[in-house]
Amino acid sequence: MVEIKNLVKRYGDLLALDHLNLQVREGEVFGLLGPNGSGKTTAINCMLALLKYDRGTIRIFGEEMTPESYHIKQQIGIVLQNVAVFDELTVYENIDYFCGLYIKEKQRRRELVEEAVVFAGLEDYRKVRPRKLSGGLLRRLNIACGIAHKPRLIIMDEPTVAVDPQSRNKILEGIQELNRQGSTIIYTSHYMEEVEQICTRIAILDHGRSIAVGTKEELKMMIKTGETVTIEAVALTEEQLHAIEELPHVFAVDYERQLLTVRCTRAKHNLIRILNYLQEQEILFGRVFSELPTLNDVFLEITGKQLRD
Ligand SMILES: Nc1ncnc2c1ncn2[C@@H]1O[C@H](COP(=O)(O)OP(=O)(O)OP(=O)(O)O)[C@@H](O)[C@H]1O
Repeated sequence: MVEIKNLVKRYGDLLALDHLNLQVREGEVFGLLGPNGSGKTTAINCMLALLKYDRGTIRIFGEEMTPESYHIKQQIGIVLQNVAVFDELTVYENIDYFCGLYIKEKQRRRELVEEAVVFAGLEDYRKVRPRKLSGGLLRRLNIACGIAHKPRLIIMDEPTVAVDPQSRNKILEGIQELNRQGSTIIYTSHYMEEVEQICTRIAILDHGRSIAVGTKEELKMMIKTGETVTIEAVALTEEQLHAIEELPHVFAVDYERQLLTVRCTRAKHNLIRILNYLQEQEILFGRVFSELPTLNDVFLEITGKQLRD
């Protein structure tokens, strides 16, 4: 449905997109996950032909996307980072205005606007002007304006930034509902939990390149870490740390401020083996955690950095 090949975008000397390749299929909730500055917004703006790029091709619905591709744009719903609504219009009038850009027939438009009001949970605010809304409600209005016409493709750029947890959940559930109703969705975020929760496939971006693509399960299988064991343990010696490193399936050990972190490959009994060793050595330990890999682990193993520095 969307095909991006070798996309290059420079801002002066800065290479914001470095031969980016992406393919989004019909029916997906496709996540673009990357830290701030990795190029997510630039990629979205190029995709929408809002920004000129230096090299590469972008095809949407099988056709090349250009600033004049109005028939393609008609089928796309856009929710950008900055809220773009009219202060002089009420909540209802705003949604009606944006929906009216695509849907001319009045009865159909009335139904769609009403559905969008309910969808965004704005029933009690129909006649309120945007400046009287809280940040979360304003974001929900921004989304309602972008999706009311039920577009085939919806592109959302970090719609939950600076949003309260209640609105965030409402937004995430709403995106899944839009997908169930038939829209393909491209969703950018730097929150790995959100992307894991709603996206059916994910591309991880760093420095304007896609460094890994797949379902969350596929991405986690790409890395060595199968389990991270963290234990509060007192006064471990260098020899003991070395012995832990030598245990089967252990490939990295870190010990800082009495906190032992052991990275293991996928295997049974990793935790038990480490605890047995601590007991044998009569080492005092407190709380124990065992975690499966996260998308942050994927990012960390591929780039050597945390997703959120
Ligand atoms: N108009 C611009 N002029 C110059 N540099 C820019 C411009 N817009 C973005 N950049 C730079 O391009 C790089 C990619 O930015 P972009 O906004 O696309 O990243 P992002 O992943 O969307 O980050 P964020 O989550 O902070 O929006 C960053 O280094 C950014 O500073």
